[in-house]
Amino acid sequence: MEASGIILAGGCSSRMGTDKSLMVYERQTLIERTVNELRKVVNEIVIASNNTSKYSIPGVVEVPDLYPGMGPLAGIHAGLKRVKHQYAFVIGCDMPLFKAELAKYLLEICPGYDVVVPQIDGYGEPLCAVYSKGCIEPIENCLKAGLRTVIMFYPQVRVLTVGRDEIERIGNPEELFYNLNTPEDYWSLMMRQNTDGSLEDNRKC
Ligand SMILES: Nc1nc2c(ncn2[C@@H]2O[C@H](COP(=O)(O)OP(=O)(O)OP(=O)(O)O)[C@@H](O)[C@H]2O)c(=O)[nH]1
Repeated sequence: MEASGIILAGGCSSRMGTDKSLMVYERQTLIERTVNELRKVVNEIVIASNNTSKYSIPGVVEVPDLYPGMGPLAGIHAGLKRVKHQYAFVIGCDMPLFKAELAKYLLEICPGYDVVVPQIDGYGEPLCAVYSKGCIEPIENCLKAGLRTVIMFYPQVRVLTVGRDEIERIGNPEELFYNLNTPEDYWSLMMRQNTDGSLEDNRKC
């Protein structure tokens, strides 16, 4: 199935104190890394940010939020309005350990649903999930009403949740959904322990 990818990159990074999308992990900025991973599974990539030419990555479209200041939900909305395919895999730009296989799997099982969202031990991952164009109107209603919690519109659409067992076939959920918010999170990423117990210093180029 042909599908699109939407990268959310319109946040303030206030807890990090520096633009998360431009932080480096394994010699790439997080935005480049996310684009390169997504390219493996989608035909089109849209970055939803507060700008239209911040990254200038070849072949990647940038769109501004149509409801500025309304958080990631506004990014999902702007992205869905812009993409050409019925389904889009949405991912935050601050999830450095996300794998294309996860997007591929969620896109494979999405027909018949409007949202396919991982739910690990009761916690949803709405910023690493598939959304259909059928979500645009319900999201717009929330944004117009000043509601910015991403999952607020879920009761109005067809939602499939994907649990830990299924996600673990792809990778460790604690890694796949690891997201950066603070300098401490970034430090943990840099000094991440390999499976053999050794420490990998990911700052080195
Ligand atoms: N397009 C868009 N993306 C957003 C917006 N707010 C957050 N995001 C993205 O959503 C993801 C999760 O963002 P958060 O960590 O919750 O917020 P943040 O603003 O980046 O960081 P803080 O200022 O520390 O809360 C990141 O990829 C952000 O870039 C927004 O208003 N518009």
